[in-house]
Amino acid sequence: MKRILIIDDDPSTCNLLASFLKKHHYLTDTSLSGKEALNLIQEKKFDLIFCDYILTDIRGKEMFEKIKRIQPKTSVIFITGHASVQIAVDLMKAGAFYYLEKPLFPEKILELMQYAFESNEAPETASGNASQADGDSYVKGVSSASEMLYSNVSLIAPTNYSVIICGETGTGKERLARQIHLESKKAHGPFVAVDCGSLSKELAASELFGHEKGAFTGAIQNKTGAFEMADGGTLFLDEIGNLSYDVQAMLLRAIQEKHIRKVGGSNEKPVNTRIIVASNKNLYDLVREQRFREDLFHRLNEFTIVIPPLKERKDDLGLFVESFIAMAEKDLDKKILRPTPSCIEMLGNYSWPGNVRELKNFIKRICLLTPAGHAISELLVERELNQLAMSAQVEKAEVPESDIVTDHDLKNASQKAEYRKIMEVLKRVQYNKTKAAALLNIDRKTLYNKLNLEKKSGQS
Ligand SMILES: Nc1ncnc2c1ncn2[C@@H]1O[C@H](COP(=O)(O)OP(=O)(O)OP(=O)(O)O)[C@@H](O)[C@H]1O
Repeated sequence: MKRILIIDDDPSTCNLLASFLKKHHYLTDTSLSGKEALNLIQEKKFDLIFCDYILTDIRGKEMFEKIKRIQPKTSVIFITGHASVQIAVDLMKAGAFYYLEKPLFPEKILELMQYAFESNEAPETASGNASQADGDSYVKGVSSASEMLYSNVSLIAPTNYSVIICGETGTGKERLARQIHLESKKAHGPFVAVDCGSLSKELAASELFGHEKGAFTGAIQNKTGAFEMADGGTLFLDEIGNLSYDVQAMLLRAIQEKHIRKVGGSNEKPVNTRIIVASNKNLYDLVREQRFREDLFHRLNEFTIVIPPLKERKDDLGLFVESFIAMAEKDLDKKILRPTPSCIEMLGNYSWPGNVRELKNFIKRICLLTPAGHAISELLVERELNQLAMSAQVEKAEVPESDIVTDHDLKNASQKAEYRKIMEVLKRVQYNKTKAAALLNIDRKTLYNKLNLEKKSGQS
């Protein structure tokens, strides 16, 4: 089991983070001071360290240098308040794995941790079989679609070309962007990923280009934007189609002129940042619908890579399964015997609408349910696949448009609106009902009741 150290002089941050990580099967130690933490680091080996940048006794930069002297291979993720972003960027350049601004988001923490572990394990193979998975557990695949895709990646990675990556959700667009970065000449520089889908219209420009103190209400400190953070490395813009036309124009200018100007600032700053963007919609369709600037599209489209959905890469399933089992074995600290060929065949018969992400979560769940030293059982795989298929069916049972328009019974209308919201969230979290209930701020039982209610009224 992986051991994590949390250093923060705020006991509530320590406690919250520790209990969250424990729930995800990590061993945790906490420390309220830099000095105490350094003693712990002398005593125990940690797989990852979360460290508040502003500790009362030791400043972040000094703390980082000390940690690295004792445990050079351990990844350090700094936790910062808004004010220290610039310093945190310098820390990243010095080798810190990442920085997180408070408030902390659970999904982001888990995702970062996973990347940190993956990069630490880079010299090992995911499965112990070098021919099966690539060194850092990036699965290249053996299907003809994957071979073609990867030959393009090998061509494009060493260049400075901008790349558009298209593919359905969960096909691995961000993972591929990171791989391109790792194989590029900028691999020593930072890889900064921005989810444009979650940026508000008002703050998108400031997130990308930074802002000067006082530039707008709420701009109480200078802020470094993602473009600048990625200087010398790669900026990955996920769901680029969500940027407003105005911000698209600013982006085009920054890419063309290789200079950025902060919101509210007058100085230009040179940046040397490679751009990779992703979209799960066809960007050219968005251009035709006048939702995406044609000039920006052509500027970005120095090369386009389309990742096929998993159902079109069934020959890769075995490799993905092997890689994800190996990953789960490490996370859960147990050995699991490999699934039979008929298990793999069963997996191949499912359509995986959530693509590689759905498969990965599925294998993690199966591994958790399989006792140490046992083989993955066909019955278990069958049962869990049935559950996935059932969830997919529930999703398909959408509320007919006619119902929405003509239903003037307020109770019915609100029931249907709730149902649509629940389905939308369920889809977003890969039909994990616990997660969906948490996001919707209701308990699991209420979620089931609401689903059943709508099912019953659909039957009556
Ligand atoms: N080739 C691969 N090798 C190993 N893991 C992969 C690969 N492709 C995807 N994954 C894993 O699948 C999950 C989803 O990948 P990723 O987030 O890159 O997908 P995405 O296409 O960017 O999704 P979205 O469109 O929802 O943003 C991640 O956990 C990632 O590590």
